[in-house]
Amino acid sequence: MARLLLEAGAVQVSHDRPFVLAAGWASPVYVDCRRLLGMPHLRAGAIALALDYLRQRFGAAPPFDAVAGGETAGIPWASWIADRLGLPLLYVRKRPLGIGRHAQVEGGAPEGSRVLLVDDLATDAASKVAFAQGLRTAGMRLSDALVLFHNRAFPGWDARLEHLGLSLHALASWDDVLRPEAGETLLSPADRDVIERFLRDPAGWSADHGGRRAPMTPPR
Ligand SMILES: O=P(O)(O)OC[C@H]1O[C@H](OP(=O)(O)OP(=O)(O)O)[C@H](O)[C@@H]1O
Ligand SMILES: O=C(O)c1cc(=O)[nH]c(=O)[nH]1
Repeated sequence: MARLLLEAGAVQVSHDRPFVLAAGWASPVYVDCRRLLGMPHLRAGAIALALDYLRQRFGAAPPFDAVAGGETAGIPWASWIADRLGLPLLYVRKRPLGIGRHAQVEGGAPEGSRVLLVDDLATDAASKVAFAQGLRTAGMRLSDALVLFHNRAFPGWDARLEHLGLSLHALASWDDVLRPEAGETLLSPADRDVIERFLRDPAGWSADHGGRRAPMTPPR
């Protein structure tokens, strides 16, 4: 998976202005999994890896009745995975729509369905809290989530997932991206150096560059 992300140019390093992430962390690197959407051969590789992972982890018939995509970037991946597994598809908004049915969850699956939540990425899992609450409020059973990439750099994600009772499965993380086999020539030495220096103290890097210093507490 790391190689696919590198080939897609999804690992984007800024040498001047930091990226600000959804939870308010500042980071010199942004993993834009959305790049894969426009590259059919790479995205097919990512879908195949997701299906292989699910089969290896859960067996030939993964124990889910439906697949739910997290708004926005999780929805295409959930769609392809649901299609390949022959399962119903749902999608879950970050918050209820506020008009019409005020729905947060859309699509079809009976109440009590065991749902696999799919998103492109996780950082500190704050979005997963919103998605999990939405799905559970809609009567779905949720214990597992799958992402293409987990940016485990910042503190707080593990406590948040434990609080939520959610197992997060990731196809890649920083160790995989930095491993030479992922594609030594696909990451310039300068970019690699920026990422390695950032990973020594991500929260400190964030605080020094105008971002959050510590995770949100209590976990939510
Ligand atoms: O909060 P976490 O669980 O750690 O995950 C990080 C979230 O950030 C991105 O979404 P973002 O809201 O930036 O954009 P999107 O609407 O394109 O999905 C990504 O798709 C994850 O949903
Ligand atoms: O946490 C985020 O907002 C985030 C981080 C990242 O590397 N990529 C992304 O799409 N979102």
